[in-house]
Amino acid sequence: MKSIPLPAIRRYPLYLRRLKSYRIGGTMWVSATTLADDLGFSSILVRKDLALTGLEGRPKYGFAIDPLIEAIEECLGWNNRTDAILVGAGNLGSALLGYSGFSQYGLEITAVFDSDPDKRGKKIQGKSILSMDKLAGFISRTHIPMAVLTVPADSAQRTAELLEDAGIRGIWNFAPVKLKLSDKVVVQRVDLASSFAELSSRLKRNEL
Ligand SMILES: NC(=O)c1ccc[n+]([C@@H]2O[C@H](COP(=O)([O-])OP(=O)(O)OC[C@H]3O[C@@H](n4cnc5c(N)ncnc54)[C@H](O)[C@@H]3O)[C@@H](O)[C@H]2O)c1
Repeated sequence: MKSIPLPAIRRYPLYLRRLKSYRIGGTMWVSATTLADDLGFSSILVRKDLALTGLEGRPKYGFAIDPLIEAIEECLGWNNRTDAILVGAGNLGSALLGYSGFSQYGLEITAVFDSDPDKRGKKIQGKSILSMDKLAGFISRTHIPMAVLTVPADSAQRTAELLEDAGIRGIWNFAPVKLKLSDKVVVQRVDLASSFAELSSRLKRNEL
């Protein structure tokens, strides 16, 4: 499969959400133009993105929705389950654990770790909070590939190094820190502040 550019990868979840809502409404086929109009994209862009999945549309019909959903999920790796641990069972960690939608993306948080002794053994969403001294053993026993990192900024680098040493290969980093790790670990940072900054500046421009 061709490597898919990041901007297209970022649009794929939007296509998926829309395609699934068409499917719920009983629609079986969709054209790139309809999808583009509904999402406010140009139809050329959507056509190019969909072509990257390897599927071809049928003249006059467009794309059959089920195979298109499958093809996009395959490109995103969402058709396979990815197990992850969560480290940092505070406000954000608990909110993420409470979100049931991750399973749609194949993401399953199977264990939760926190350094606070008062939290040890307590449950969030049915999962017991484990102490950090159990972390390395758990990762090496389960070969779990991914960690969701929701610890405070000042512990993020140290915790990420622990995760790398234990064998974690991907970190979804919510802490506002640029982690320095070897290139064996893929890190994706999530930053609500940047997203909000973009909204504020667009709002400001709109008001001028
Ligand atoms: N990405 C975003 O847009 C975004 C949004 C909100 C918060 N955050 C960040 O997420 C992180 C968590 O925020 P919060 O409000 O949930 O904080 P919080 O204080 O409620 O929770 C942090 C948890 O991490 C635990 N912890 C601290 N040090 C640890 C360590 N070394 N190992 C394991 N566990 C440890 C604490 O015991 C606590 O339970 C912060 O870094 C915050 O800046 C990011």
